[in-house]
Amino acid sequence: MERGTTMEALKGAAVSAAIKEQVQNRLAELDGYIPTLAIIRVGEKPDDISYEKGAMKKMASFGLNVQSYTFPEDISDALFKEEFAKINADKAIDGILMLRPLPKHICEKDIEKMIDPAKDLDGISPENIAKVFAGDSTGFAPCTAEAVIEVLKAYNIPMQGKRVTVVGRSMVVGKPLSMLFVKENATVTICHTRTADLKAECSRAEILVAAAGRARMLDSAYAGKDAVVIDVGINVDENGRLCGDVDYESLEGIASMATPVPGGVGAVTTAVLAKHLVQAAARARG
Ligand SMILES: Nc1nc(=O)c2c([nH]1)NC[C@@H]1CN(c3ccc(C(=O)N[C@@H](CCC(=O)O)C(=O)O)cc3)C=[N+]21
Repeated sequence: MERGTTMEALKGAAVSAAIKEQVQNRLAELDGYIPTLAIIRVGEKPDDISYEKGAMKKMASFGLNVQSYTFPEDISDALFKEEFAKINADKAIDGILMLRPLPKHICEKDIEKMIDPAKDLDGISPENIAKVFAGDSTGFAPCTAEAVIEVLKAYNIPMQGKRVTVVGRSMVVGKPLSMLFVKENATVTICHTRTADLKAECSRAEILVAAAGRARMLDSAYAGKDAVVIDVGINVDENGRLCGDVDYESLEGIASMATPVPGGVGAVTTAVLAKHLVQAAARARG
């Protein structure tokens, strides 16, 4: 089989830089007002802390403010809701990122209903979800889902009429992302743990998105010739290293382009969060 070194890496940094420019132009219209992001974390999960750190770095680099709120793992459901309500109502807070999942004793569903849709930057409220599913772009989509679309747009990869396979049906990536693809006029297949022939469904995709949350579950056997492979997964492998849902190296000579992990979609997710923050602030002040 022909083995080239022709696969193009779709790097997130370039996409993030383009979003930064956009954000700064919008920021300039706010007459010096600097929006503030509230990051809400319950407990000390390493996963949450990594994302929080990444988000804080991104906000700093984009010139945006962050206010961190950290609560103990054993905070009661009632007290957390009380604290959440204060942040939600605070006029000095333009947008909210709540790290998830919350500890099991806190009812996340209730928070989804409580959060002000205008501050719900990661698209967890019913109002934003409905808008995303209705194709109404005034709703905030989950940042990771939107980041996938941003990567494809930044690299001028056409979506219209393309066969897209999304592996994963979560409410944070798979489902909303599938709707964003439909809005771009793609033909979407959603795969999950009960899909009968995952290899076949993936192999015929022109754009393959891995969003299942299982380290290196997809390799070249799942990728069609010249496919564009987008890896949303952020896992830690047995050696403690960050790795995606896709075995990137194995795609060489088969896929035409692929996002690496780290350095792919992850870098774009926090840029989208920043974009949403400035949008939220602009709307609240307009
Ligand atoms: N509402 C919510 N949305 C999330 O998206 C969310 C969450 N809660 N809770 C926690 C998980 C986990 N997660 C991570 C993201 C990046 C890194 C990470 O390590 N990022 C590296 C590199 C990333 C890359 O370049 O691909 C960095 O920022 O330097 C880890 C974990 C997000 N999550």
